[in-house]
Amino acid sequence: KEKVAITKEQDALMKLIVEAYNKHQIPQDVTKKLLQEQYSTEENFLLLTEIATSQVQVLVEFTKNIPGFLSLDHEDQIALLKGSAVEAMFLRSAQVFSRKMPKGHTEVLEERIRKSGISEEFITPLFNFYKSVGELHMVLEEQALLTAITILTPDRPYVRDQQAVERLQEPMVELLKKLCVLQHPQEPQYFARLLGRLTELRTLNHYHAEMLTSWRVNDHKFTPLLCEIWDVQ
Ligand SMILES: Cc1cccc(C)c1Nc1c(-c2c(F)cccc2F)nc2cccc(C)n12
Repeated sequence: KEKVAITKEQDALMKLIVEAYNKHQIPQDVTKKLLQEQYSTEENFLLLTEIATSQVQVLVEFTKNIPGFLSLDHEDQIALLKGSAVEAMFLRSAQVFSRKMPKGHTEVLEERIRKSGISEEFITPLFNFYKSVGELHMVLEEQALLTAITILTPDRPYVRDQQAVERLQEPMVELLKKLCVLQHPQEPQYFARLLGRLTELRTLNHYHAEMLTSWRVNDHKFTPLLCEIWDVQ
């Protein structure tokens, strides 16, 4: 059985990714509002819009700190961000939801999401995904790497130099594979389960697009950043 060991370069890469992932969190004042404001559907939607907007800001900052990302073709940088925003935000909100939140906040956030005018057909897959991510009990390194791998998906629409993206993603997949073996020695299929989450994530893009359209139809307002990242309005 070959000994699995993280090389010095891989350790350096992992530290950069985790540092970037930790550096950018949703500001406290936004999450604090979760508990204060009252529960009207409009209030809930406004709060979720604020959280979504700050999640996009966090995503952009994290992405800029992924080693090599800023040396990609600029058009491709935009294509990767727009193509992965929904998946990266589902991943991060799933982790915040199932991990970081103090007890009781999770229930409050769940309640607000359920009462924010989102159709049931989206709520079910959303919470199923949150649950399936929660059950993995990912460590921070795995969360950060999985998010970086999602962002560096070469076959997003309009990406021109896919090989350049593959060259960045490849070492991260290798590193995540080693990490999984080291962190979950008793679960050889753990790495495969993590990648399975990425497949489930792709299906959520569809639901999210539907949700955006239905919100627009009901004349919900978005922030300029949300309009820009998802080409709405
Ligand atoms: C912050 C949040 C948390 C859980 C569920 C939802 C619906 C939200 N909010 C939104 C999301 C979104 C996200 F931010 C993370 C995960 C999945 C998402 F649907 N996307 C958008 C796009 C326009 C407006 C909002 C309010 N919105």
